[in-house]
Amino acid sequence: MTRTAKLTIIPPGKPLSGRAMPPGSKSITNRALLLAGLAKGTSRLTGALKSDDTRYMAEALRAMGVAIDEPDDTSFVVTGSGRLLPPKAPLFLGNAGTATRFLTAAAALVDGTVIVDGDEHMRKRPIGPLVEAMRTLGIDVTAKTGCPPVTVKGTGRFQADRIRIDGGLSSQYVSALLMMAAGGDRPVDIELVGEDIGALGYIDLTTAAMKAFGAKVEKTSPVTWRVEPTGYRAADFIVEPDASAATYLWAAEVLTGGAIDLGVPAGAFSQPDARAYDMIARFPHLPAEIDGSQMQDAVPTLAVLAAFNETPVRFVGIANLRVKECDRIRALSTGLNRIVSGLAREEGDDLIVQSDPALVGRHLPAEIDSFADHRIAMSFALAGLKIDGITILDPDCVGKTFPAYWRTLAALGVTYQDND
Ligand SMILES: O=C(O)C1=C[C@@H](OP(=O)(O)O)[C@@H](O)[C@H](O)C1
Ligand SMILES: C=C(OP(=O)(O)O)C(=O)O
Repeated sequence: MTRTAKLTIIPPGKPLSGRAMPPGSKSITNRALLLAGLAKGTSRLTGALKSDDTRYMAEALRAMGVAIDEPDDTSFVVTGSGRLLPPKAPLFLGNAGTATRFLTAAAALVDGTVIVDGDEHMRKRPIGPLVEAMRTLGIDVTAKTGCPPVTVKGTGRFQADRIRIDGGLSSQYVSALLMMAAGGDRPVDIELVGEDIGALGYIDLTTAAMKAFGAKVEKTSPVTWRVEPTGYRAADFIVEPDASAATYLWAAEVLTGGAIDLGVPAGAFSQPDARAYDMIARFPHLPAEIDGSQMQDAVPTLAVLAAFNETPVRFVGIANLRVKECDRIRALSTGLNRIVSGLAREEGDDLIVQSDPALVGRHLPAEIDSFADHRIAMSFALAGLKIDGITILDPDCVGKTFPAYWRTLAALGVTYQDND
């Protein structure tokens, strides 16, 4: 399929109203796929996301002997043997952070060699802390550059019972170790060290999914979890809608003064980004400072919204946005300044959005580089709802987590000029 090079958004000039469902959660789908793949028996996942990131996870599991059927657009039927087999070729996981980190750890449960690799972006995303932590259990794992590719020579056995992990760069390291630990041969204590980790809520998603697949995991201190070597049990599992995807719809609603029915109340989400709802609801009176540390994937949404706020907003606690799909702090400041020079600036790892409610209704032609990052493309599309001339480069990159994004906005009344 040829990719669309650019897409210009035509401001709808009216409130966006109607029904628009976010897809299934990427984070939960990829946890459930892995745990179902590690279990013995058949698990049915419904409400799941089908996108680049979950396709990479499913393909990798298939390559390790797991049977996965896809009876419809939102279901996976996963049959595992209780053991992953060594794949014949390196696992290619694109730029899917969850799939890459979770499978690196899970590869320790395979009897044989697994090479975990990704695209040129993933090859710049750090995985050193996870690799070091796995080594302390006696696992033979190497990542020459500190980023993928990673080679794991697993045995399914551990030589120690305690891991200390610094999750400052990515909470996914901690989630990966927790999910791995239940498949080992002894109880393991996993202790967080170092700076506060981003979005602790992702750890809660992990332990909840583990329990749904029969694992025994207990929080024994504010920074320690004990995981028993229970393995996993097949289960039927409902994936909730994606809270990060919901943030674009919540923001489109407040920006245009519309009424968008997501089919699920904000309070029903268990994912960290649902916290952004209360913040978005305060628009155009967003606070002077927003701590993005516990709702990181919502920061691009909030930053673009902040451009239309009545007063400037400083985003703090977002340092690890520099090691996401792209350097999101740089991508946001670059894109906002392309719309109007001076609209944003970086101070260390903080992002300051200058805010200008008078942007509404102006003709400000700007080509926004997505940097191959779905969230940069999706958040800058919001600017195009109020400013004439916003063009998103590489709009198909939304396929990472929300392939129907442009169609979903179109169903609410947004139109585009296809520049191809
Ligand atoms: O565990 C998860 O599902 C995720 C954790 C977060 O990443 P980090 O832990 O790398 O910050 C988040 O940005 C990512 O989209 C999904
Ligand atoms: C950071 C993200 O993804 P991942 O780390 O799973 O690639 C994201 O979806 O915003």
